[in-house]
Amino acid sequence: MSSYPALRLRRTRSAGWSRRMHAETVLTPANLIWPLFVTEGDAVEEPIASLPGVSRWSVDGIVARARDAAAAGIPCLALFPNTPSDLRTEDGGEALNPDNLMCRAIRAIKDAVPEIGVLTDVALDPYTAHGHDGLVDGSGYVRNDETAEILVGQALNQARAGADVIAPSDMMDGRVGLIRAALEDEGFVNVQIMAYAAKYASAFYGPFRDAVGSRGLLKGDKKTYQMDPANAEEALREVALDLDEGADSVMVKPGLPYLDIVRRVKERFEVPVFAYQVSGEYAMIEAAAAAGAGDRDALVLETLMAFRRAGCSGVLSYHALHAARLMGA
Ligand SMILES: NCc1[nH]cc(CCC(=O)O)c1CC(=O)O
Ligand SMILES: [Mg+2]
Repeated sequence: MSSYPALRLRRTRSAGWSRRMHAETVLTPANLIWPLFVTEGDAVEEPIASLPGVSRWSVDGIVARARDAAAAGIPCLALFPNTPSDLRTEDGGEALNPDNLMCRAIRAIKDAVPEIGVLTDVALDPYTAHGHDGLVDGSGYVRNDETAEILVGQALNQARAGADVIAPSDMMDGRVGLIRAALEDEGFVNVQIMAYAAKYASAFYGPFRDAVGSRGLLKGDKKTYQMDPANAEEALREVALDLDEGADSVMVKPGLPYLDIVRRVKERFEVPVFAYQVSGEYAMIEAAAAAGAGDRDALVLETLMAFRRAGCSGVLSYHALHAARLMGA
């Protein structure tokens, strides 16, 4: 009885009710985090050409999107600012301004839609004139310890504005521990840290850099701080350190090409793992759909399910609202 023809794995697949009953993985709107881009002004929507279907919104529009997300069952938003160019400086000082675009968006969301979580990006690239995530020295090298100090200030600035989850995406060594200590000192004991622990120097970030306006500014590349796509053991060390320093959850980024990393992190550490299906991945799906190479909705849901199967608690995805609505339908 243990082999064909009595044994047929197609048997349990033969009807929809049975496929549902045997599904090993579930995907719900609760598994989605929706990244949103904030811009200055009132009633402003700026479409992003390299990210078709995604726009920057002024704060009022961001609040409207927060309502959409909450209604669709999405638990959390991730915010990124497009800082006006006259406020971008060598040291990214605008990141510390309590009234910067980011802080105003956080306050407006927490005021109008308090039931949704707000995750905020800690890194200086939307604020620097050179597009790097930290301070650069004369040779163009991004200085670790001096940057980490500013990132602590940026994280506190976001926490004071009401951020629920601080997400450092800068890849400086040691910053998670410094941020945790500073949050504890100021009494933000329930503000979480989701560390971009294994973030690779990837070619899939192009449309994001358009969205935050750093692409044209960026001098060189980010290979001295983001990881080499060749490395997996190093990702495990990065994760171990961030957990040791107090991260509540860890992120792997980009997403689909790095699901092997997700799986290894999940099996090794048994902690909440998230992944970022980044802008270039979104653009790839949109391009495939536009070219008639695949069905958009099916591509979206299949890829999101793949993250769950690999071990992700959740996925940051620009398709989040669309996907959540598909699931609800
Ligand atoms: N701190 C930068 C940051 N935070 C999130 C992304 C990429 C996200 C995406 O591509 O969707 C990047 C780009 C980069 O490292 O240059
Ligand atoms: Mg690290």
